[in-house]
Amino acid sequence: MNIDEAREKLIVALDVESTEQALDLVEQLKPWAGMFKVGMQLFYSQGPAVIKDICRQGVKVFLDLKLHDIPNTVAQAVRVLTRLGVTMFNVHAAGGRAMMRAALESCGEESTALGIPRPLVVAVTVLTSIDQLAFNRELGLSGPVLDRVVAWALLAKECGLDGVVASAQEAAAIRQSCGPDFLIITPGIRPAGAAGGDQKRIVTPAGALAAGASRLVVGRPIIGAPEPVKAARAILSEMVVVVASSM
Ligand SMILES: O=C(O)c1cc(=O)[nH]c(=O)n1[C@@H]1O[C@H](COP(=O)(O)O)[C@@H](O)[C@H]1O
Repeated sequence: MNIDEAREKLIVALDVESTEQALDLVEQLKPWAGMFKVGMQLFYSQGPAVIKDICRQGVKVFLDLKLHDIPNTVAQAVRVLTRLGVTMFNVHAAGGRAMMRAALESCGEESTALGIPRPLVVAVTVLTSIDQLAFNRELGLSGPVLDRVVAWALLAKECGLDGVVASAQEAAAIRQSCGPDFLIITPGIRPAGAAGGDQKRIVTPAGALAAGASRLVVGRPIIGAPEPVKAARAILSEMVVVVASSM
């Protein structure tokens, strides 16, 4: 794998409040990232216009709103979001089979009507900020986190979704259960020694790739660094070395 292939796998989370900040990061980082993630903070503050502004920079957008509601509500929201021209968006696996199917069907119909490619649809599984203890004691869910993540990944696959969002700690098991073409998007990425913050199920960039992650989502280790470009390039270097040595 060369640097371009590693770059394609890096998704930078634009967790900022203003369009100006987001566009500044896109401008700096577009040679070093394959996609940019717009999450709740930026979307709720700037609205759909920010997606168009970012797409105008010629980059791909992952819209991360973690849709989770009754099937009809999600389907109608997806219909509107599909018009924004994003490359990928997420729904929550906990919404269940009917909700995931409705989301996929709705974005398929809308993109066909518009004559645009269908956005990739991925399901969020267990948030990377939840550790085993919280999973069992706070959420009251039994068994290992890993089992729930793999079960939701299989459900998402059965519904026809393109992949899941999970910690890279579960990537190898998901890859084994869901096959080579299923997208595994992994946040909770931290270079060795970086502050974990609220993330609990953490993996290094190298570890995530070695486990079979398709794409790595990185926010604060890049956008919070004194020199975001330098931080992104350091992560890419780590990705290239590991994959090259495992080939
Ligand atoms: O769906 C997501 O992108 C997501 C799912 C998850 O389980 N954990 C998670 O951290 N994320 C997002 O990934 C990004 C991680 O950011 P950092 O922790 O700053 O690298 C944030 O924008 C989160 O909203």
